[in-house]
Amino acid sequence: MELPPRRKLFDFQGVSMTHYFTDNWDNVQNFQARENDIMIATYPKAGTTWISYILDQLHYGPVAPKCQTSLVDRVPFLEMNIPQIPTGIEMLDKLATSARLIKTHLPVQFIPRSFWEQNCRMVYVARNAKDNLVSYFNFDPMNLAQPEPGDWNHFLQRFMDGKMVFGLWYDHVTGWWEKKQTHSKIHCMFYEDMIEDLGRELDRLCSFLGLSPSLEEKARVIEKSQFDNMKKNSMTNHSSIAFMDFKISPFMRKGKVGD
Ligand SMILES: Nc1ncnc2c1ncn2[C@@H]1O[C@H](COP(=O)(O)OS(=O)(=O)O)[C@@H](OP(=O)(O)O)[C@H]1O
Repeated sequence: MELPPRRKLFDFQGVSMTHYFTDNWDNVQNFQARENDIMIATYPKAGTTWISYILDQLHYGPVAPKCQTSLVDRVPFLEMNIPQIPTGIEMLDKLATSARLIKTHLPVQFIPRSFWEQNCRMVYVARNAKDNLVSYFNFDPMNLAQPEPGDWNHFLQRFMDGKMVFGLWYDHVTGWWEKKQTHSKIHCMFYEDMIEDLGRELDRLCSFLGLSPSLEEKARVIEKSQFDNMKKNSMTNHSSIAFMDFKISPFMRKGKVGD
């Protein structure tokens, strides 16, 4: 797949963005969420794919035929608008299910109004800034839809200045955290907690979602969501994404704390 030259960052309502995530803005803002939709919100590289797969399994169960399709199709990326592939909105419109899992990296102030009006559940995952930065630094060279990454020193400075797609890590995390204080339908999770004890975090998540899976079901979700298993699984390792160059780096890179 041939993409145009890498996009440049620009200031979009006070947040650094690229046009791949803003060109469909009116459709994104007018998106009609449904009451049972679940939003998965993260700063990029905080554990989106991991929590998406966990929710996907809890949501659709082990035998759903949909599980033969890629996770990126089952959990559409709301604001995505990359040439030659369907937009996130188009993918969402095609989903047969009535309760959708919806991925976003939008800062909280950009979330379309209908999600609040419908009182949708939202799961926000945050990751320690240093690991988030390292993961982002390794991701941008292999993701041809991202801006030119530059060297480490340049990237680090950009990260600290918030000159990253989806803006400053600190603003993103604190924005969602503050919203959670007054909004009971937001569940905040931390990547490090998931690494420490995924069973405990799964219990908390299920309690938020009002789900009570059996012990066997929980064990199955935990097993399938292990880093090595997701890396091997072509439905979860993003190997089908045409604008990612796996010769540069795998999407499922290390999955560690303190890298
Ligand atoms: N199961 C599991 N366990 C532990 N870690 C995992 C898992 N799945 C994904 N990852 C790691 O999450 C990082 C990718 O983050 P995202 O999925 O948020 O990326 S993206 O924003 O959707 O592009 C990326 O982190 P790094 O390895 O540090 O780069 C992935 O390896």
